[in-house]
Amino acid sequence: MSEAKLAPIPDLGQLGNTITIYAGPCSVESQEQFDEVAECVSDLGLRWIRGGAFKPRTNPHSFQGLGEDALKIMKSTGERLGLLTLTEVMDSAHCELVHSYVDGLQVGARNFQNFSLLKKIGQVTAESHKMVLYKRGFAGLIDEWLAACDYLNDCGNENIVLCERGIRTFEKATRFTLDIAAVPVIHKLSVYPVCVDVSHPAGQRDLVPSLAKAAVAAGADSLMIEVHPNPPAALSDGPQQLTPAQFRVLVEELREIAAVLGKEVV
Ligand SMILES: O=C[C@H](O)[C@H](O)COP(=O)(O)O
Ligand SMILES: C=C(OP(=O)(O)O)C(=O)O
Repeated sequence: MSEAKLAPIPDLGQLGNTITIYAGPCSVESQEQFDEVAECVSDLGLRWIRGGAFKPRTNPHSFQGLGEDALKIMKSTGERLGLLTLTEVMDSAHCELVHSYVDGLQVGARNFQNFSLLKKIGQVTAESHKMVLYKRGFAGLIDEWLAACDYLNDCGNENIVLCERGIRTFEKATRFTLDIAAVPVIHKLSVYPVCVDVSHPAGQRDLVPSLAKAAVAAGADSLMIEVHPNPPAALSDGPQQLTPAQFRVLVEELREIAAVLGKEVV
């Protein structure tokens, strides 16, 4: 079992009585596209926006992200609307660059055990204590996940959020199998907040609301939800992204469930 250190409860909304939503497009595609989603997120009173700048694509011919241009878009929109920004760092060589633009750094499922990347992110965030949202790998065990947290927190940044995003099983009806039990298990074994990415396991937007409600009911501290102004035209993961209108309805429903639990959706 992991010897991950017990961490203080991080700031930025992870306070036990809140459910933080990290919403935004899979990929940042243009200023207009990102702004449309960001304005929806801001109107709903949420605090964070996500977006992919460097995309981990299965096929090298698929859209790879706008790179630094996307980071610039995220920073300017985040500052204009007062939103915190979250994006994935795919490569150790990009850590400083990404860190200089955003408020939260994401480790994607494909880099679950990229130990040199984890160490580098730990070093880069040692002083800033920026949030690191660390996703579970497709075939990652929970004890491997908790063990690897020590690569991230070794330099002193305990502001880590563990994100369950679905694992590979024999089932093909969904893109991945959401391991909802990971939420209470992580709560039992660690003090890090648990996020549930409900978009990637669903793979289809009509399943996203059910998974989101299940995650809230299971005690998730935060949710990741992909939102795009025009999902059929998205450059990545169109089928699983909600429209802003669908997202608004879902946030209102989640607020009703959260209220029953004495929690606030932020
Ligand atoms: O978030 C986007 C990821 O890059 C994506 O899930 C990978 O999808 P792909 O297999 O279509 O590249
Ligand atoms: C690529 C992403 O997710 P994952 O690493 O879970 O596939 C993402 O959130 O953009």
